[in-house]
Amino acid sequence: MTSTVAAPARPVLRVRGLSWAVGGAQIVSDVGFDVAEGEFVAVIGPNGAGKTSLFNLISGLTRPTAGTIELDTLDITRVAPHRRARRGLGRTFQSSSVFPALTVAENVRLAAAAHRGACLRIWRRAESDQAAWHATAEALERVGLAHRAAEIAGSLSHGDKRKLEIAILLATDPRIILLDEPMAGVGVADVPALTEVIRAVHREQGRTVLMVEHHMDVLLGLADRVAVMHHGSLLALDVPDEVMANPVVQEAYLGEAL
Ligand SMILES: Nc1ncnc2c1ncn2[C@@H]1O[C@H](COP(=O)(O)OP(=O)(O)OP(=O)(O)O)[C@@H](O)[C@H]1O
Repeated sequence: MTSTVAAPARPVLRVRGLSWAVGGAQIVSDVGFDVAEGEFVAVIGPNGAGKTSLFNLISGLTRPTAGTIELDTLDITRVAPHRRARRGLGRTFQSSSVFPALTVAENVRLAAAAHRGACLRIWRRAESDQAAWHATAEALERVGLAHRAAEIAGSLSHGDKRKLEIAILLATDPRIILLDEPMAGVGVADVPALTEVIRAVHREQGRTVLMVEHHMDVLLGLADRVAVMHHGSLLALDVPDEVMANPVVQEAYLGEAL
């Protein structure tokens, strides 16, 4: 792995020797990096490079076959996904996780109430949970969907569904956000607005962001550093200009536009 920038002195996220093999195939190999509080790291790489698998390992959906993950110096390698979320690690998925039959506000309010500990009779609890109402209103305002709160989520455009997914995440007040291809399926016209939402979540709210994204123009305007995955390994982690100029990275992308 090549890098010209020093690793953060006090990382909020520390990954060491992270590996994942399934059915004899090595999907993620010996990945290690640190992320500083408030940093924005974009994760790129050709199709099948292991980007989503890396996010699955960090969020706890899959257990690594080797390596460790630390959150605020606490080893969370074997901690369940919902406990990681309680500790401030939130994520979105490549495919939509919105309940289409519920309203926009109901989708966010359920996430907010669930995060605050409602598990039995979650719906009734959500109705009465003032904190959840407040978090919902704030999250919808933040992503620019407040005016559509009463609409059925299934009727939203792809771009607005992506904003809703971010609002659902914000309602749980995560400090570290993993965004898995937030622009996937979003029309060209919706990309600038969604980019601004992500920028504000990072810059104005000071949240740490890791984002898998194929749109280079989007991520280059957002990222402090860019991590390049290739065949399950971390090929490079550096400031955008260095990554773009890196011959090893260009070689990995041979045949694909960087
Ligand atoms: N559960 C699994 N079982 C077997 N192989 C898997 C599993 N999950 C992922 N893979 C394989 O691991 C490799 C990496 O997949 P992953 O989805 O992490 O890549 P990616 O970089 O996110 O790709 P893309 O950019 O296309 O989303 C692929 O070859 C994929 O087929």
